[in-house]
Amino acid sequence: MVSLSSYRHLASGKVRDLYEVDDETLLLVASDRISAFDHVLSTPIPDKGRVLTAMSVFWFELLGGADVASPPVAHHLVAARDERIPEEVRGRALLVRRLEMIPVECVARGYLAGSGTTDYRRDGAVCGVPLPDGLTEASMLPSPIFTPATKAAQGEHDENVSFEVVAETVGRELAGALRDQTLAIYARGSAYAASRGLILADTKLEFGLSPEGALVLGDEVLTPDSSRFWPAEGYAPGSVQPSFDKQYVREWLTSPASGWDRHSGEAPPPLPDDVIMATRERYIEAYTRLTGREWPPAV
Ligand SMILES: N#Cc1c(N)ncnc1-c1cnn(Cc2cccc(F)c2)c1
Repeated sequence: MVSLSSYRHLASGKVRDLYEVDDETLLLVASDRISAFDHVLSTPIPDKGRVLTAMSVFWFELLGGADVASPPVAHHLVAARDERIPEEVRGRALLVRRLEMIPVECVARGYLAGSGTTDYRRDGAVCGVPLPDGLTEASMLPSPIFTPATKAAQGEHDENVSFEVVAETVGRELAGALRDQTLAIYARGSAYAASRGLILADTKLEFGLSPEGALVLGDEVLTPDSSRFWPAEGYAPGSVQPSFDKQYVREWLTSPASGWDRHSGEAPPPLPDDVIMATRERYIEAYTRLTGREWPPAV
């Protein structure tokens, strides 16, 4: 039986780890760690890694299939069940094709939120894309926009950049392909999410090039960690919308009960069990609502 220590550790993000299986194959492992207010919390959320991995698999399978309006999306998923996946991470690890990753965070936004709102209030635009006057927090945009960013060091915020900067970085043709693919995936994801009563406000995708030079979707896809999902019921522009998955965590951390000041720079305190378990339920609810599948999935 293979163990994780059989594989060379390549990288770690806030909540995920990457290992080398062989020259062509990597293992993408999702932990139960959760981040909030730019901190990785000390208390894990049981099953978060498994739920978000199952969600990525759902989207890879859906996008990898043909849709009436759009061609199949080439992606890096090799297998979610395979004897090369160690028992200790089974269900929260994916075998993926090794790609030459493109150093651009490919973000699509259908609504104004987060750094989009900040940039809009300063510039009347996001990533150089001019927007109409009179928009507010959570406003729906006239049409989805491509708002790329350059990846920041861990702990720093990604920097929003214009399409021109991406074109200078990777070449105009590839920049155009990144934009088109990002917006096409957002369109399919947001239409599907809407049919399940969820608003996909925005999402961050990462792409790489295959050895043959094809553009391939990598990383995780359309998960609550890479996207903002809002419940469609109760949507009202004009204020920060409740995050589908992290609202309980954010509300407790910013309540007097936590005794924590998010502007203090100090690490947040451990979450109480009721917040941990309510958050676990929200991840499961996001999965069952989006996919229409039971949790846990049949083995
Ligand atoms: N996906 C993917 C991928 C691929 N298919 N081929 C080559 N490299 C990557 C790759 C490199 N960095 N990351 C992000 C990342 C960082 C830290 C931890 C993680 F789990 C993930 C992804």
